[in-house]
Amino acid sequence: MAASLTRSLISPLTSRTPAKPSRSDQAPQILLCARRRSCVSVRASTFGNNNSSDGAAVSSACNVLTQDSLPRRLTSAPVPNSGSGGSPLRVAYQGLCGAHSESAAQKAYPNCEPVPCDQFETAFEAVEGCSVDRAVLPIENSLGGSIHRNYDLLLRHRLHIVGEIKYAVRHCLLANQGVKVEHLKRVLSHPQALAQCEHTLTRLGLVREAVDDTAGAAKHVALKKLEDTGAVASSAAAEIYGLDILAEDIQDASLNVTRFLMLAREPIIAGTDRPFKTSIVFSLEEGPGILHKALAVFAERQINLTKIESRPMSWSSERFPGLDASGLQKCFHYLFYADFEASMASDDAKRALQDLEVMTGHEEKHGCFEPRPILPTSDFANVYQQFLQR
Ligand SMILES: O=C(O)C(=O)Cc1ccccc1
Repeated sequence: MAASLTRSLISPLTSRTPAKPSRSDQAPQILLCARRRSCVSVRASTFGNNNSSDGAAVSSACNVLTQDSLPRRLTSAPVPNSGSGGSPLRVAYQGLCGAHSESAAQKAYPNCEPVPCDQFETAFEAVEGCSVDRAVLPIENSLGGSIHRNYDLLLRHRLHIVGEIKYAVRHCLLANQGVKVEHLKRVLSHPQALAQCEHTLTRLGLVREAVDDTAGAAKHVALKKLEDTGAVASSAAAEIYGLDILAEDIQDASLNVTRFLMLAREPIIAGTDRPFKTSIVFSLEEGPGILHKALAVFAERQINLTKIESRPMSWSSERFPGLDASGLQKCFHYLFYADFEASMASDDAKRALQDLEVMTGHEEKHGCFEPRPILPTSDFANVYQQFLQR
């Protein structure tokens, strides 16, 4: 019990926590220079397949200029599953000890040091600020669908996808010791968890209350000694916060999988020596069938799309002049995220993206960054190509 209480006392990083370099990054950061030109920024990464080394450099973006006064070039050699100096990788996740994201982080990086963060954005900032080495954040769930917040944050932050982990989420109904399910009137949990257990919670007639994360819900129920309120959380959270498990596997479907992205400061670029995956984000000019034409560039080359997601694009009337058919200011503009099964380094993918680029919106692109150096990579790479729209 003592060990678990210690874990539960780890205070989560918040957006107000001053960023201090993680053990692997004690030096001041090099500020990456942004150049204003129309360009495509290539962000590269590798999907982890439960291997703990994602091959991304751990500390290059935060190292001091080397004596030859040039930033140290990224090495392509696989990096062991640890920060520099052999200390465990510090991996940020959203939630408290006992959150599903913590378990996903540990699955992605066995033996890592999970670092709880109060918000998704805090985790992004922790990686950028070098107080952690990686972040593991949910991007979609097989029942609840896409987690739009993280799609939007991917565009606002300059991190790279260096892996993905699919984690089977098992939800439990927890309550304080001695409390029976018939005593419960309310239940607390993360919105995704509540959505994934809709049928069970409706059948029990429980009023739902959304909180930041499942473990936080369990901790609140325990600390307040609530007798009419339960929590939907993991069995690990029950142990950490001393709650009874009233019911296990209460999710609406037995297969309830959340796909998490593994994010790093430094990219990894795919090769062509084994199956790969690529993720891109793009906007499109107006026109009938333009989305069909855009996706056809992949179909024509037998490239399989595994995901497409659209997200509203920040817009201004100057940037998007014009009226719609009813004479009103056009105000619905979208970015499209697409994952496809091919390597960015393959000829088919290169040609598909060249054809796509002709159709993409060419609004003034601000704040583009230098395309990253092309590097060899480990297997199943996911190249995150970003048509920057600022
Ligand atoms: O709140 C948690 O435990 C999380 O990690 C977020 C979450 C919630 C439900 C499914 C997957 C991730």
